[in-house]
Amino acid sequence: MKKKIAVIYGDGIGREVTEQAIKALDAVAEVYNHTFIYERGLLGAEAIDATGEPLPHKTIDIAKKSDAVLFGAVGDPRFDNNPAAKVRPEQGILAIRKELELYSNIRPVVSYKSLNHLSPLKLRNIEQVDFVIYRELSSGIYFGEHYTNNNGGTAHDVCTYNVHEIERIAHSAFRTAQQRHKKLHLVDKANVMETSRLWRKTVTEVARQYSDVELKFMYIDNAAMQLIINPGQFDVILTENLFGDILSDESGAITGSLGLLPSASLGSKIGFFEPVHGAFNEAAGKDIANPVGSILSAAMMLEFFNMPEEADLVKQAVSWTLNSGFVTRDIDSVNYYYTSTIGDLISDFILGKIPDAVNKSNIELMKSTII
Ligand SMILES: NC(=O)c1ccc[n+]([C@@H]2O[C@H](COP(=O)([O-])OP(=O)(O)OC[C@H]3O[C@@H](n4cnc5c(N)ncnc54)[C@H](O)[C@@H]3O)[C@@H](O)[C@H]2O)c1
Ligand SMILES: CC(C)[C@H](C(=O)O)[C@@H](O)C(=O)O
Ligand SMILES: [Mg+2]
Repeated sequence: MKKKIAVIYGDGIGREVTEQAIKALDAVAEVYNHTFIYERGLLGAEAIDATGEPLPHKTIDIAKKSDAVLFGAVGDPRFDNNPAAKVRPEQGILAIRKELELYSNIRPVVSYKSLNHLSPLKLRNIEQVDFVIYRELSSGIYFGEHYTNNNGGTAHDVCTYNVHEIERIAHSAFRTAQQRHKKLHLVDKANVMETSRLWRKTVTEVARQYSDVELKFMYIDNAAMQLIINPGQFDVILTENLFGDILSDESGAITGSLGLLPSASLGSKIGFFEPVHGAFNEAAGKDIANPVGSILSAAMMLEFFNMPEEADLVKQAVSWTLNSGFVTRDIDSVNYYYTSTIGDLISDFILGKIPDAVNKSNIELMKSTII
């Protein structure tokens, strides 16, 4: 099969983690005789530097002509430390989500048994964590009016949702729940916010079409706590844009590192695949960032291409690598490996060169590459 993939590295560690995902995709292409054609586009601070804009038209064109987009990260301390900047890297990612109508941001969270002892959370709480967050991605407070008045003394960020925006992601989340453990938590702040009450009303209506799925409501503040004390209770979490952003980073702590989490953003046509994490600028260029979130995002892209066997192979390669102790510094601060080494091991596994090729002696050899 032939697929066109727009590749947007963005900023910080975006390039180095995405390069590992491309290694995995290239290995898959070789094994299954697919052709993946990549075309690069600019977004974020790299695009501002090159063109003055966070999302140049050319990038939108490249994305729209592709079957999917593989994205790294945006963000740069030059802008983070300058709240007065009017043009910002993050505007690029928000604009492309809107442009491609990516309303459904799917963020799976799965714990790895072999890494549980390295998680900052107590072991008993993280065994068998396997849930997925459905985060609404193209509306809510992110896309409401943002302005200041009163001579800069008052700031406004307006949160708006309509029934259509809630219904379309609710249907996606319910369909997924039907294929999983048939439990769906709607996370909101309906005790305070009008938009949350609209979410409850609309999702309750949608739920009538999915009578086999158990619908529960949970307030966001409680959900933030429940994720830490009992994450195993969740199957599908459905929530609005801002709450989903926050809960998904929190979920990174459950699995052991934010660097492990992938995401797919879907809408009407083009799929957009990016790790949950950001630009982690302090690590940029050091070959120490965790590439697994990006590689698993590539696996989600393969699922989107209707290549389930290929996606499974990538996931198996990731599991083998993590279970064998090949991890980056965020997971194990004592025995850790370079970003590129993890990418090589994963693509070797896909190519069938592993585990035979990795005998004890060259594991030791690779350990000597520790920084
Ligand atoms: N989707 C995105 O592109 C995205 C997401 C979040 C933040 N950002 C941007 O990134 C910049 C930095 O933001 P931040 O520090 O709040 O968030 P971040 O996700 O970049 O990093 C937060 C922390 O998570 C850990 N981490 C993140 N990714 C990792 C990886 N691959 N491997 C190992 N550890 C990893 C690091 O400890 C890091 O300090 C900001 O400019 C922000 O706006 C972009
Ligand atoms: C960079 C930022 C705009 C973005 C968001 O808030 O959606 C990020 O945190 C994410 O989770 O993808
Ligand atoms: Mg985020």
